[in-house]
Amino acid sequence: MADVFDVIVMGAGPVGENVVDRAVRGGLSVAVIEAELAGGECSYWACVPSKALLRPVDLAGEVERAPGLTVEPIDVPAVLARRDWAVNDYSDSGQARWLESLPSTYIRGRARLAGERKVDVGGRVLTARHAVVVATGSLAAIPPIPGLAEAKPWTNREATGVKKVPGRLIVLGGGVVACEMSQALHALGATETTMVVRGHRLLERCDGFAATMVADALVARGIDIRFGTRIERVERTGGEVVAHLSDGTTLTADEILVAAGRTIGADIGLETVGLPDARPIEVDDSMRSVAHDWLYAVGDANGRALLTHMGKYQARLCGDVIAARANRRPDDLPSMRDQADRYGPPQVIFTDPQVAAVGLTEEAARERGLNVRSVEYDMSGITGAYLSAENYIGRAKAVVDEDRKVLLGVTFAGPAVADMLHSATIAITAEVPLDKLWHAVPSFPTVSEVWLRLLETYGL
Ligand SMILES: Cc1cc2nc3c(=O)[nH]c(=O)nc-3n(C[C@H](O)[C@H](O)[C@H](O)COP(=O)(O)OP(=O)(O)OC[C@H]3O[C@@H](n4cnc5c(N)ncnc54)[C@H](O)[C@@H]3O)c2cc1C
Ligand SMILES: NC(=O)c1ccc[n+]([C@@H]2O[C@H](COP(=O)([O-])OP(=O)(O)OC[C@H]3O[C@@H](n4cnc5c(N)ncnc54)[C@H](O)[C@@H]3O)[C@@H](O)[C@H]2O)c1
Repeated sequence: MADVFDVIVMGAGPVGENVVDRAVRGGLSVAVIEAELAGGECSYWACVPSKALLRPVDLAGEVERAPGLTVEPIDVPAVLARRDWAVNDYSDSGQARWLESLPSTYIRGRARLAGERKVDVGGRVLTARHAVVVATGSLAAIPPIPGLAEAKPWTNREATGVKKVPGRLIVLGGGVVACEMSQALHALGATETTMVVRGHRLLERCDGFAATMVADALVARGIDIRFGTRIERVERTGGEVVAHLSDGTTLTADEILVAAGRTIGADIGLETVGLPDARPIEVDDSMRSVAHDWLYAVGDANGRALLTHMGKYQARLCGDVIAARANRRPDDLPSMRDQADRYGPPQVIFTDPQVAAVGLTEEAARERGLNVRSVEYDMSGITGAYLSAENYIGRAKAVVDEDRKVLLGVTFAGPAVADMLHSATIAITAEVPLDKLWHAVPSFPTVSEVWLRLLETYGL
């Protein structure tokens, strides 16, 4: 019975790893199967390397805004070397050791569902007593644009793993990857960077003011953004890639980066359990699939929120709930249901300016039929802000539920606002009434005095 486990986890990304950890703590035997590297896309080709590339760019912006300091040109090889350090030179030996030490059974190979409670790994069929958890993440989506696939476009993998920064870069998309990687690669040497954006704004899920601030900043740095434009055809001739645009113009570059969202659930055997291929697996708030009581999906695989921290949160509750159900313990504790998704996930976009947002945008709150009032504040007037940088540009917005007098959403856009976000996440998740929030006094002179200014603007 060596190939029978209480739980089988498909995919050892950050999310799968956390399921394993919690299920083992719950006393279950767990096998985890990984096709590439334990640690997943996040550790090697997404969050970690992108932030390693962005950090010096961000810091250079901070230094530029501090009179008395001079920015030296960025030492690109040193930045790439630090990125390689951050991704552990693309070795998962440490992660694999940790998984085995939990203990769990770590199996290298590509997993496919093979019917009820069965998972095939290269012909070896494993059986789960209690649950199969799909944590297979996502892949870059390549839109079906004539010639694009043949032109060998870059995805997040080549962009975050860059060895030689191309001088000329076309970026397809205006989402988070497009903004972050355009900023990083442009600063590291892609001096001719052009973003081709089909819509009329960047960062469609963010509040509009923050998206405008990011667009203005990217343009001010010299990035060309073509809004309302589509790439209709692509060809690669010799070393060059040529993109033919819907406005009749062409762009010629060394590389084209596709940042057009993610493909989820392709080729993992979903059809063997009656589910559609290449689609997120629909789950309930315990991460159990709505189709089968033994099948769970977490992280990008369920399509709820394509963010590492949200996936890991889902993973913790999923591992706990599976252990509770297997051991016939109560499985409905508050910590065993996803509540954060309902509030709206926190997210930081690591451009300069950074965008840090949590909860609902005003638009999303109105779509839910809530009685909403928004207040905005120009952060450049805050002592902590203007002391931190010359010509500080920053703005905050709070969305208030007028019936309950609690916050529904907060967005900060400005330099180094990332770590301010958790205060907003707590206020929203704990549903702190505004007149109670009034007594959370921010220190002087910090940028967090924006909390006081927002409440004053609201009328407190
Ligand atoms: C460029 C970029 C930057 C990002 N930056 C951030 C950020 O700063 N913050 C943030 O919160 N999110 C960020 N994200 C999103 C984040 O990377 C994902 O939400 C996160 O990786 C999801 O984790 P996961 O474990 O669900 O999937 P993944 O990290 O994709 O891991 C899934 C794992 O499953 C394995 N796998 C897939 N199929 C199989 C199979 N059939 N059998 C076995 N194993 C399989 C894969 O090899 C992989 O190791 C970024 C994304 C990109 C593209
Ligand atoms: N800092 C972070 O938290 C961070 C960083 C990077 C990525 N991520 C997450 O990873 C996920 C993937 O990021 P992403 O930027 O690829 O996706 P996205 O959904 O943020 O943006 C996709 C962009 O591509 C465009 N697009 C989609 N299909 C297209 C087509 N056929 N033709 C032209 N344009 C098209 C969209 O209009 C949009 O501008 C996101 O959910 C994001 O939140 C998070």
